[in-house]
Order: sequence, then C-alpha cells, then structure tokens
Amino acid sequence: MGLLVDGKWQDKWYDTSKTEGRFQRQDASFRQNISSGDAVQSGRYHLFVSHACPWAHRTLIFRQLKSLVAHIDVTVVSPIMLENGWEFNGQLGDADPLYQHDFMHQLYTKAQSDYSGRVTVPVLWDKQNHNMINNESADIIRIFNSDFNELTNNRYNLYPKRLQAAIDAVNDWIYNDINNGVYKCGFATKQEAYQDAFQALFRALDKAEAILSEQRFLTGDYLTEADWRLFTTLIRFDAVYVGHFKCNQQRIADYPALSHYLRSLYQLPGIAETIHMDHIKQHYYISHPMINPTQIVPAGPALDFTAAHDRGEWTLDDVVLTTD
Ligand SMILES: N[C@@H](CCC(=O)N[C@@H](CS)C(=O)NCC(=O)O)C(=O)O
Repeated sequence: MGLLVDGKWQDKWYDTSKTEGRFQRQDASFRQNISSGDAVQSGRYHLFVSHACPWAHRTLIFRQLKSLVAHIDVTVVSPIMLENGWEFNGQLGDADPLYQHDFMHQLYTKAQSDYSGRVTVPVLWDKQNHNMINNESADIIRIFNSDFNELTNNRYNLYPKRLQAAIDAVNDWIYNDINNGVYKCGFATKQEAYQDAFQALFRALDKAEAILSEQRFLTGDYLTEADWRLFTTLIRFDAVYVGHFKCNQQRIADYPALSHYLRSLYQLPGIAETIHMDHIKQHYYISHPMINPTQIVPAGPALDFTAAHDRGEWTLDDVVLTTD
C-alpha cells in the first residue's frame, strides 16, 4: 500500500502518528461530472474497480440498476494490494485493456503527471480524452443515476429531489460511523482510537436496526442510494470486518432487521453478480500484513444470502421512484 508524491510512487502505510492513532480518509481529487448532450455516449467511459472495495461496489451496483452494463465497460484490479498498490494482473483480475499498465498508479499519473495522493478505486475514466473523470464513488453513483437516462431510457431515480434531504442526513452518519467506521476500527493504531470508532459503529448499527424494524428502507417506503451505500458494508461485515477489523460486538446475522434487509437487497436481480466474496476475503486478509502477518485467509464463515427473508415480495418497479 502506498501513494504518489509529485507523480512518484512511494510504498507507505497510512500515517496515524499525527492523529493519535486515528485513521483519516483523504478526500478524492478528481471530481468532474459528465455534462449532458454530446458527452453522453455509449462505450466512451470505463470503470476501474476492485471487487473487494465497498466504495467501488456501489458503482457496480448502480451500473446494474441503471442499465449501464452494455454502455460502460469494467476492469477489475487484482484483489491483492501490496507494495505497488492496486495492480492489473490478468490471472487474479483483469489486465488493463486500455493502456496495458501494470499498476493503477500509472493511470493516475497518466491523468496528472505530478499527482500527489492516494491511488484509489473506483475510477471513472474517459477513453476519448484519456482523462480521469472522477474517483469518488459518491459522485459516480449520482452520475450513473442521472446522466445516462437519455441513452438507456432507465428512469429509476435513487436520489429523487423529494427525498434528498432525508438521504443526505442518513448518508452522513452511515458514512462516518459505518462505511468508514469499520476502517476506523481496523486501521486504528491506538486503543482509544479503536474504542471510539467501535462504539460509534455499533451505536450506528443499532440505530439502523431500529429504523429498519419500523420501515422498509432507510428513508421510508422507497429504495434509494442510502440503502445501497449501507449494503456494501453490510455484505462484507460478517466475512471480514468482524474478524479482520475487530468489529466484533455482534455480527449482522445477529441483527434481525438488518440481516433480513440485507438478504432482500442481495436477492434483487443483478445484485448477486456484483459480489465476489473470494476477492473480498483475499484482499483484506492478504493486503494488510501489519494486521494479519500470516496472510492466512479464513475459511469461514458460512453465509447464505439466498435464504428466505421477511421483508415482503416486491420488485424494483414497486419501490424505486421514477420521478424527479
Ligand atoms: N472516497 C473514495 C474512497 C475510495 C477508497 O478509499 N478505496 C480504497 C479501496 S476500498 C482504496 O483504493 N484504497 C487504496 C489506498 O487508500 O491507498 C470513494 O468512495 O470512491
């Protein structure tokens, strides 16, 4: 794991020495949108992802739900991320079909030769102008939600105006305490930092459990981006975060509403194909040798997301708004 400094790769772990052992995520740097009109073209944009990564996973889910599979190709990096950062490896993931790079950091320096910062997935790339459109999943899912509607004729709106305030409010605590919260637990290097993140994480999971015991989705009757942002952390939780990141007060399987909700989302058409548990487990357990020096990947737990759930029978048409 490392980062680019003035366009040069350096193999360095996260620095927690100035933050009392607390992990702080750096903001993404490439934050363009795709303007409507001419810029919206089938086959012009390319998505670079890791199947391990919960942030990249959001973008793959939106690519499915928004009928973009035929229009935006995907390249999957190797799940093993060590001294060279994310790598292209035709055996464990895909080779780089655009530039035959060996490493993801080469894509960043192609976009900006003096780039300084972390080299993260997902990346939305413009093949026509050979530049990086965006490397922030929160933006990419909004681009997918709205910018290609003319091309696909898919009108599902996972960030509808009338729910935006509610979605933003939910995203805020779910991002800080759950999505990023598991990383704050796992990457903490001081007991107190871990303890604080752990308490905030399970307070937030208890809150999500209470909300979902009362209503179908996080913001009420409609499925929105807030649900998918929570989903990608929940699906990894029992397999990885409980053990590897020490998020072990209880499992998602021990929360009745959360576990049924998780299965109901998993069982929607197109979603199971976005989940690759082998990449998820290999990535975390092998790529963080300071946390797991033997790099042994646990064989369990047995998880069955196809089991029945009690959240009712519904399709996307029933629960996703198609209005602004
Ligand atoms: N804000 C970014 C975060 C992406 C991110 O941190 N991805 C992780 C993988 S799960 C990564 O690439 N980490 C590499 C690093 O930090 O060096 C987003 O949501 O798109």
